[in-house]
Amino acid sequence: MEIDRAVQIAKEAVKGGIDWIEIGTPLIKSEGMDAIRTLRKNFPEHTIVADMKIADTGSLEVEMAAKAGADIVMVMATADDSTIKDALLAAQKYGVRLMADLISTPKPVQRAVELDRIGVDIINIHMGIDQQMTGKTPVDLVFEVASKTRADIAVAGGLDEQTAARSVEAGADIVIVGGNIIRSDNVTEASKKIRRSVDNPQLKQAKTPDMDEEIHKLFMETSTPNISDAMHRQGAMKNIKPMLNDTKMVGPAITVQTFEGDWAKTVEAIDEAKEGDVIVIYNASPHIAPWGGLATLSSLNRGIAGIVIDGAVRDIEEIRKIGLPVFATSNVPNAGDPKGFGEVNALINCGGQKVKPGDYIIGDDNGVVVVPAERAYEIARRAKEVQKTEERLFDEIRRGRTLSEIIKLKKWEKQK
Ligand SMILES: O=C(CO)[C@H](O)[C@H](O)COP(=O)(O)O
Repeated sequence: MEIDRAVQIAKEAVKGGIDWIEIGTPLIKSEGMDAIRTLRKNFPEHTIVADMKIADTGSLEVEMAAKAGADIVMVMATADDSTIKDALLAAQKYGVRLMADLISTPKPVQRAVELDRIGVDIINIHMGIDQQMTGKTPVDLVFEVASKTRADIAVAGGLDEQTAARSVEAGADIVIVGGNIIRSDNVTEASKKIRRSVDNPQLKQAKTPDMDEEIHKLFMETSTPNISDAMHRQGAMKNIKPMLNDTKMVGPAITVQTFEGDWAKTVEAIDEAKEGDVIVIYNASPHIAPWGGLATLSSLNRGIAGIVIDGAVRDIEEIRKIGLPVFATSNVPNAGDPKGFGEVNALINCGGQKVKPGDYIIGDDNGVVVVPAERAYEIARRAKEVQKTEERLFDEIRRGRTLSEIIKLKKWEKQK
């Protein structure tokens, strides 16, 4: 994030009713104390939080942030007590408040009680962005920490309308929201929504989502490019194309290994699949189809989410009429015969990707990606973050700037 974009986003968030502006660690690392100076200058009346993530030299770094214009300076709760105490002395000297960040603290409640005794002003119960991607949330800790400490309690880490409200209900005094405001395509509206839920927390009844439902929902909402970006460009199947337009498919894999001219195992897999599964087939022949219209209708009736074939399909008009998502390398007229070679639910290679039963398969008009089952939740969350970042970029491009200008492409090219 560049400073000019940060100022613009903060202006839009202020319009939506936010009280405090937190300057994140990446911006401080990129721009130094000038990030704090610039935000201070642009927002003289607002409380400015500098997320310095201080780990050592507490006094010096608090002084730097305070002199640049911060009202609240963040120190790591895992820093040594000597660092915390010295940071606190500097905070008192320069008239700022010290916030201790519990991110990655092994025993957060115990440490919060210690920090409270030392005298920090605010304790921040925080799950970092990478931790959030593995399903961790700060909300469950709020009540216990709030009831055992006298310091003000802040909460941060992937908060949205629901979890912000739950945090307030559990005893939080300060709610820190990053991505769900700053990466929105309408920052003012997103801020208003958070503001409303924080002011009326009883109206937002949060239910704990089921993990599989959540994964499915996130993959349905995001695109295969979002998912591929979240996986550092891994996971995309090669040469496999959608046979329908405007198609979207998400589900866990049931795999089929079969051979050229043999469609027995592919059709048997329909009966073995569970509702919502995606049948993923390795056949490899682009000339003889192990799949066609009858198998597609049979799959639709069984509630199967879609079909992926490293190989050919036939009956393309019927498949289009049936409307079930089918992805393949080619379409041809001829089928083989049911011979019975191969296996259902073996580890297969499809479109150059290893697929095991249960891996998540996502297909849309761009193609198909596979996400290993054990990383499905993390990748779904990361894909959502990629999508949010893009929503904001789309909004800025619509306002008239070029992509290269917005992301300062030249500045961030690798230096020799
Ligand atoms: O300090 C941070 C990351 O280390 C973030 O600022 C904080 O987690 C809030 O952002 P988000 O709501 O996106 O988690």
